Amino acid sequence: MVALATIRDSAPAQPAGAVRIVQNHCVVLSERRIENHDKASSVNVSQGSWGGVNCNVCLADTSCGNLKGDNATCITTGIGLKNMNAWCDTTNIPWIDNTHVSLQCEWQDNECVFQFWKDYEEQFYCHLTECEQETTGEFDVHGSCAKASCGCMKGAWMCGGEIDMSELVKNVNGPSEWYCTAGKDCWYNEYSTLKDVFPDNIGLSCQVGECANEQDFRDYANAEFQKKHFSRLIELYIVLALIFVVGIIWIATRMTMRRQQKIFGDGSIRLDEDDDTAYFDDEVKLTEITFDDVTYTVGGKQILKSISGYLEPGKLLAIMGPSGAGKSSLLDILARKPKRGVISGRILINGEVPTRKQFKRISSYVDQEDTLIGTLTVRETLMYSALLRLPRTIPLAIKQKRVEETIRELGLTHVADSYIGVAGKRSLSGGEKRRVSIGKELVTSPSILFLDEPTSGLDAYNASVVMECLLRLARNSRRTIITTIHQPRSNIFKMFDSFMLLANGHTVYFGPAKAASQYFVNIGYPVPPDYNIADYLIDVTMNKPSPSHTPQQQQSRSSRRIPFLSGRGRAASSTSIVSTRSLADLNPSHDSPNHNGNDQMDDDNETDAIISDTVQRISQTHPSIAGDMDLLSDSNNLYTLLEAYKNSSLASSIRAHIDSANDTADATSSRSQPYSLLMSYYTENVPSISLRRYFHELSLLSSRTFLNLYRNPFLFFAHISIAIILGLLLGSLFWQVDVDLSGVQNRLGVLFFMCALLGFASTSALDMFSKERVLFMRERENGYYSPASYFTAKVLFDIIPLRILPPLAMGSVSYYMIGLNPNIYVFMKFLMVLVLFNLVSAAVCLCFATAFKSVATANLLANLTILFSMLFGGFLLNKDHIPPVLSWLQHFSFFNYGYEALIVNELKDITLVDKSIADIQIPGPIILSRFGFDGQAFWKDVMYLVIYLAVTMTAAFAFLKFLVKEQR
Ligand SMILES: Nc1ncnc2c1ncn2[C@@H]1O[C@H](COP(=O)(O)OP(=O)(O)OP(=O)(O)O)[C@@H](O)[C@H]1O
Repeated sequence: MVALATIRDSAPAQPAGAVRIVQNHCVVLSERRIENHDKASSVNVSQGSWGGVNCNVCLADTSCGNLKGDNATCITTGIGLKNMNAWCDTTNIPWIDNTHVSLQCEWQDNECVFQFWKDYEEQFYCHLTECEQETTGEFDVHGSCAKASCGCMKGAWMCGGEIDMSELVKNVNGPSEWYCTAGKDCWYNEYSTLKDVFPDNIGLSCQVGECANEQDFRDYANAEFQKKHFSRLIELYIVLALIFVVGIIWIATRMTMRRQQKIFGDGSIRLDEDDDTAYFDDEVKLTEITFDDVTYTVGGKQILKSISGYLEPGKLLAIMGPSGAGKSSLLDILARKPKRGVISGRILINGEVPTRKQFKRISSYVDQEDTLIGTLTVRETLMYSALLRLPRTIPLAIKQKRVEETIRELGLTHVADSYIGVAGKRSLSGGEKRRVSIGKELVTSPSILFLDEPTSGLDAYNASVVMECLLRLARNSRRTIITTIHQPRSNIFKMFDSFMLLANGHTVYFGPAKAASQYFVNIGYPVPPDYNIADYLIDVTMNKPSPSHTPQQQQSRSSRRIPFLSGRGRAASSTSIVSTRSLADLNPSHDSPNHNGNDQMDDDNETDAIISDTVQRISQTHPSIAGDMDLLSDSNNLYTLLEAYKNSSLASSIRAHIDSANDTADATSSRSQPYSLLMSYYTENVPSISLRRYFHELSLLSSRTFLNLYRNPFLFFAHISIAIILGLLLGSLFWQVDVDLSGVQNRLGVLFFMCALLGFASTSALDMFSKERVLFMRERENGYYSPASYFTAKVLFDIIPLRILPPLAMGSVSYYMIGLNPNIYVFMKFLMVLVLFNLVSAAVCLCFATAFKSVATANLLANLTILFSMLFGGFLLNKDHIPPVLSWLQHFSFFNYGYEALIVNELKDITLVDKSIADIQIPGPIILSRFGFDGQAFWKDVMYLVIYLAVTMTAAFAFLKFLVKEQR
């Protein structure tokens, strides 16, 4: 209160002479009580007198002579040069008699003192700080102070005398403002607590005066010049900043283009044979994979049951089986993909157990569906894969060479520079796309390649081409290739080295593909002539005898069913009636073909009863094999096939091979041993989180996203052109709004519409991310980049072009057409809030897009959030009307901040003039307060928008990092 004391004590700061003259009329000033006020007010101003309870309001030029020299002027308009003194009668407080307000400002310190008087006795005072004033019309002045600290005069009428406002006064902390027209018609209000007592502002009829001489005018003019000069400087800075930003964008674009040119070139890459020996000498090491007793259970259901096998380097293994057999599950597990269920078993690479990270470095996985970026060419797609996944230490030329080799290996040379093709604009065939997907993985030279149904959705020709490619890769590069396949044609089947047939999660066959046909002949399932072996085997496992499956074949199979009841089957037989009758014989199809009519039905019933009884007994006595028992009721073909395989010499030899690998692994205690890396250049110790790597990924992802945007500019132009068209439409509809009541309505309406428009347009972020979701999950899982670099690139290239430029375009086009506040700073602030608001709504949508997999759910929630935000914006519902118990909800509304900032920016300095009923002038701050807005809240709202943006962006990133993961 030191400052307050100073300004209060210096309030009647008149020189002795002046005070002396004044004292003729303000005789009891020192007692703060003017008992003879009528006398004071009837002063003859021509004598040079002073007014106001503090005797500091000059009433005429002559009053100032002694104070400021002969040519002194008494300024009575309220526009203070150095200070301002006002003494006012209140005009709208009928419930308290004879009240006055005094206001004294020192503009050099930006401080004021407000005093409230009753019967010329001071009731309470406020020390106002951070004050400023501005002229808003020829003789209108608007003053405001950001902060206030007040005190009640103890014992005064309002401070314990008749009523007690001490507590309320104590809590006053600003902001406050006043408005004066020609220094007479004024109002004052304070917004923290006094507004509750004086909701309609304190109407004032004032005497305002300030003594000034020529020097004061010169000082003022100088200060104004400085201010203007300063604002010109700011304008210059803004223009320079804009030029700088445009320049940076231009340079970045040129650099990106050059870089693209350098990276992708024109395809004429120097293929010097010796260039890469240092890097690729031992790139593909011979890799054998062994898997033993792999079991997979999910949701209480056993999907895979003790699957074992192995594959040698340079070989191609096909996993086949009917739909739901467990092919993809087995492939995922072998490829170490994250699975939801419980996995057990052992998977060895060259007799050792690699860590997941090590395994990822030597293996690659090609998904069933292609997730490619349609706007990139084949070469670019492979190049980005190489650049993102190969170590940075490998020179660019080597990476280019690797890409060219991959293109050649996969037979894609003729389409190397063709675009992958977007929906509705096809470019590559399905087979070529599939080979590009394989190529994306091959550029890293993996030793083991996993492919999930690489031929699905392809015609016979394309399927053959893809499989031939795989065979070449296995043979020429000695890669180990494991693929699932549905029902290959016989020419494709012949390409397989090894073949695994699964049914119901069991191994029906695993061994050399060439030996498969003979094996099935041996166990009584000869492939009928003219029948595709793959089709036949699937049918057999599904228990659908082929049309050519003759009774003779059945007979022959029955007679050869020698190894059938061995192992677990034998165990079952010893405890059940199954031993007295072959399980195979329970199948009606194995009975005499002469069976017919009722006999057949009786047999069926009897069979069902026996099977059911058998299953029940075996389940009770041998729970371990209970899982297999359902096979009995489905298909005894399958049961037969499983038992036949288990007891076959083939299974024994495979078992022996796997056991020897297990023994080696046990002997070397591989789990605790470091895994020997297969590719020499991967031995570099790459930290998982490195700033250099982050920027490397960011620059590549940014250039990829930029290319995508550049080549598919529809979305960008759609956003920009819609923004411009809507800007023109709004400008025409709201053309040159007035400053009357309807003008206020139009201003409120157009700003609300702009917010609503931008809010809902931001939902396009949902669709954009959902399209990329699968691509992101796969590339993340395959180690292309980290979520942080993807998120930054996404924000840079989604947010800047699509969320900043459209609101700028719409705002710039419509602003002056509508006739909003023409002040350049108000316009700049309008654009700033519009952009910030749009960024926040896009960030909110991004949050939902990353948090929810379902686009429909994300859409629904985002739209509901925008709608509810709108409700609390202040346009649909007056903020003062919100019940206190629910008022906290408005803090979650970004409309609350964005719309309020726009409205305050627009209306704060406008005076509404309405002559329809009477000549009414309502200052903007009153309109704002009537509509429930806080006239001082502009920068506070901007700050909240920035905080909102930071929080939603952080949440979106957290969702992306922790929720958007591949989980099969
Ligand atoms: N995450 C899971 N939750 C529940 N069941 C699952 C899950 N994954 C797989 N399954 C079930 O496991 C069985 C095998 O699925 P899998 O996808 O491995 O079969 P598939 O042989 O590849 O079939 P298709 O050829 O039709 O793709 C199916 O019955 C499937 O419903």
